Amino acid sequence: MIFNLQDINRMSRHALTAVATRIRRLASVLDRLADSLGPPEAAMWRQAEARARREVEEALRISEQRFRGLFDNSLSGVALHEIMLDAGGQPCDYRFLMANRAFETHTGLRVAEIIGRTVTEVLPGIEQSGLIGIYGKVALTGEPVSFEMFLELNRHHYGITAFQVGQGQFATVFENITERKAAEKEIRDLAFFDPLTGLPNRRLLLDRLQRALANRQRCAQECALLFIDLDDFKTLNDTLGHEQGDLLLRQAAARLSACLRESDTLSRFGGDEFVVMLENLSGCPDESAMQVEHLGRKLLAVLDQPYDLNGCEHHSTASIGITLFGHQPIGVDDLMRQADLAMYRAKAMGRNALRFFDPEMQAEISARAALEGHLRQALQQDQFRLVYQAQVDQGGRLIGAEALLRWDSPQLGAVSPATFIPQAEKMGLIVPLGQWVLDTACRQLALWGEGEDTAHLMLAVNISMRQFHQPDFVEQVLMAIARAGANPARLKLEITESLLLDNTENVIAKMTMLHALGLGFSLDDFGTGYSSLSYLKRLPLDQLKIDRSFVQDVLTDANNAAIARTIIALAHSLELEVIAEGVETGEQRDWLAAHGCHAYQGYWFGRPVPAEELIASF
Ligand SMILES: Nc1nc2c(ncn2[C@@H]2O[C@@H]3COP(=O)(O)O[C@H]4[C@@H](O)[C@H](n5cnc6c(=O)[nH]c(N)nc65)O[C@@H]4COP(=O)(O)O[C@H]3[C@H]2O)c(=O)[nH]1
Repeated sequence: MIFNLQDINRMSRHALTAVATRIRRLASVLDRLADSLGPPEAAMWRQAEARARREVEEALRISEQRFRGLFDNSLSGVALHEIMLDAGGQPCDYRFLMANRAFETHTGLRVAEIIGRTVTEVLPGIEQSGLIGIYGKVALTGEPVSFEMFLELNRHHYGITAFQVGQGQFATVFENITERKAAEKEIRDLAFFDPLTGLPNRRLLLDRLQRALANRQRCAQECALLFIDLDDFKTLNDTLGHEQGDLLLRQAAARLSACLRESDTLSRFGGDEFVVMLENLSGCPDESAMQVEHLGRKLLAVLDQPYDLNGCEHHSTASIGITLFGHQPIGVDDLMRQADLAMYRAKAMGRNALRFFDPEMQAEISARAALEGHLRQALQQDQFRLVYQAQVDQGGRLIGAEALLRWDSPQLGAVSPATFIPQAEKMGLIVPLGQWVLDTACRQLALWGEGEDTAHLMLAVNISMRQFHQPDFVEQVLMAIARAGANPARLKLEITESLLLDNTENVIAKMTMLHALGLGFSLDDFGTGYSSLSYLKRLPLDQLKIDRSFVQDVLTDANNAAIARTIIALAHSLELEVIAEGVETGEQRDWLAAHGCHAYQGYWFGRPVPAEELIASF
């Protein structure tokens, strides 16, 4: 039996050992056979036998070296075990025969100290982990297994593969995956938990709600959803700053958690909104309602306690909307709408209140859902148009216009932008809709640019927060201008103060970029929010717009008159233009003019009308 080295290389170490034994046995037979042969044949036999033996031994040495190298240098921890049997012949423990260096690194067990000892001796208490049971299955079936296990002993996670290597032996490959597990947990936490409060986020809540709804049929108990909104949180954030706002949110979250059971889900739904999902209430709806009301009042009471914000005492209250759900089929979105609407009703009741959803509110929800449905089709079906409201100077001359969106819905009739814009914003539809507005306004501007009498007109376009925060907002504006061939210096973007609350640096960067290209910015509804004056100075603004609410009773309300005067003075000192909106009477205009405001917009000068009508009327 002669093997060449290639054949031998292909053989497994195990097979080679078997071959070597057979060759040794064959050699002794040949020895005896050779004695019976003539001397030349005997010499030939012996030479061939010696050559075969050398080749096999060499191959064995190479193989041994190769496997040793693999074993010693493997980055995975490898251990070889002898399977120990109990009195009944069942595998019960595993004696360490060999272990490599990496095994020591991964497990922290010193190889020199474990060889000859069994797994249960080396790791006392390991039985509880289930590891011995899994090894037992491999020992009995010979089927390899891979699994992950957290060992309480050293609080590490391991990836383990166990497989049989021969009669009565098996090997395990260990990998310490603690870091990978920690990274996975971090990713999961980021996806499902709110980093500020550590509470489940909107996504996790909706997921749990979905599951709770799916299990409804099997469960006799009622469930409830509580929508909690902190009253006047925006004011705190704007006046005391985000840091204090964050502190309040964390304290509010801790107070809410302390009132709930582990089986309840408390989530931070967004900004200052928390949602609680209660499962397993009573089986009787009335009793459930009482239970939830009791809890809701407790939540209101704990949130009403003073907050310590870095040494400053602060008072805050909340409004809670509650909806119960039992066995009637209902979707996640509808439930959320019910709780949300009930919360708004609680706010309308004067805050620090709770309100249950009742079927009468359903009509409003249905109307909102219908609005959403129609709104989705409106853009494709070309149901929007722009109207233009005149902006005039002190002499009543037309200096520009504000583009205002109109929706003529075939089903709902004319819908006010004050109704559909917030809805479009919620649905994300504001992004394509805002783009349509920009494109249409830029085309109008390009047309005006061609006329001698209209080339000087500025066009103001409202930009919603969500639209502005699109990563490619600057490109979208520039594309709209380029597509239409409009003059960027005649386009003014109207933004509101709320835009400045989030991601301020990014907002300033975008504004600066557009401003450098010639576009103007007007701060709309000025005075209704809480703009920080330090931000105002940093923004590349051109104009402040005095909100209609101040202009309306500037002649009758001393406070509003004082605010209007202050805004005008502020604009002058910041060297900004100032325009008053909502001017409805000549007296209002005269008062504003007397106090230094020289640009106006309002029904007194003209209602929003189609572009041709606007130009014709001036
Ligand atoms: N009572 C009274 N009202 C006057 C007078 N003069 C003008 N108005 C109304 O005041 C609103 C001024 O627009 P806004 O403050 O930007 O407030 C706008 C703006 O925030 C939003 N909006 C309108 N068009 C767009 C748009 O294209 N994009 C975005 N993002 N928002 C828009 O909807 C809001 C409401 O728009 P409209 O209903 O068109 O209401 C307009 C206008 O018709 C007046 O003398 N008296």
